[in-house]
Amino acid sequence: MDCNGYHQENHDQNLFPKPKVLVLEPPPVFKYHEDKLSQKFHFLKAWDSPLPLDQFLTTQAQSVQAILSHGTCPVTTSTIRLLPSLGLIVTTSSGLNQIDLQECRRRGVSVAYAGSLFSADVADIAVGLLIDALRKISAGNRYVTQGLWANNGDFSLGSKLGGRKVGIVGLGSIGLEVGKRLEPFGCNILYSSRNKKSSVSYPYFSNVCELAANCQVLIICCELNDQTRHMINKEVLLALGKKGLIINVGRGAIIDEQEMVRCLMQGEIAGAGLDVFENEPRVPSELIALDNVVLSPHRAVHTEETLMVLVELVIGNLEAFFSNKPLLSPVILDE
Ligand SMILES: O=CC(=O)O
Repeated sequence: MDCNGYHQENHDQNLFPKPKVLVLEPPPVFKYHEDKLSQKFHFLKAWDSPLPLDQFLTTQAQSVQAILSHGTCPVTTSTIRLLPSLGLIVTTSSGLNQIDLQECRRRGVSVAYAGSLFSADVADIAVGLLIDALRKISAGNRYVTQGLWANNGDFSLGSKLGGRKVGIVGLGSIGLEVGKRLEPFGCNILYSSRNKKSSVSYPYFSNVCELAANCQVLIICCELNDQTRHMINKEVLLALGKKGLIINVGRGAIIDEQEMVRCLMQGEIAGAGLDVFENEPRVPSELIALDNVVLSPHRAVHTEETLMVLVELVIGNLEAFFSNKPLLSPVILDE
């Protein structure tokens, strides 16, 4: 047994109890793979306790060395401070905005994440939302299923994907996958990013408003942080213009949602395809009522196949931590 109390050939639970891992909310990997995870770890489920979270952490979680997190419930400074033995947070997300990384750095808590595991799946959904919004697939579905076609209703024309100028906001692994998919459709790709990338020849804009003014579609692929919160504001939306579409597979709060709703309702932009929202799972009722908006319940990241890889990554990271080995997908916490 090593100093983290983990025995790798731990078949006898009485002799070698399974390491405890705190879970603040049920992660999607639980829904499909809880049995597999529970064979190796003992999960302390905060949501199962009748106690308020702080009390639960103070009374039940003092010896907890690891948290399994999943992009929604924040891992705050106060949570981290209530866990004196904490050494690792494994998140099943690629985004890290829900974890107080500064406190992790200060406390020496390691973080492991999903990295670029979901990038291809997210890019597929971004392209799907774009094609749906342009060609009105969901709107057409409603038109047929509501009997309007049979009643000789009028269904307006969609717009062509080929030749469209698409601005990718954030050319990380998701943005690059989106570009790779849209090029063969004949789209002209432009982008904005923290830095110009030498690996692509797409026109670069350091200013997102200038990018918006030069394209017909904006696809938000960047991470949420203090610099990108509400980066897509009224000025950017107006620059995108009345024929412009916005697709968001990043985080809801990168767009000023209220402003976007206003622009959509007043025809200041043409439509939207959204997988993420500012206050999930709440979606503004105005968005639900609009026919030029395609909505998806923050599922761009997960397919059956990637969840199977994800569960192995989670197990691998936890096992590495409990046996003092290097993490499989560590987050580099800058100084
Ligand atoms: O949105 C989901 C993630 O960050 O993985």
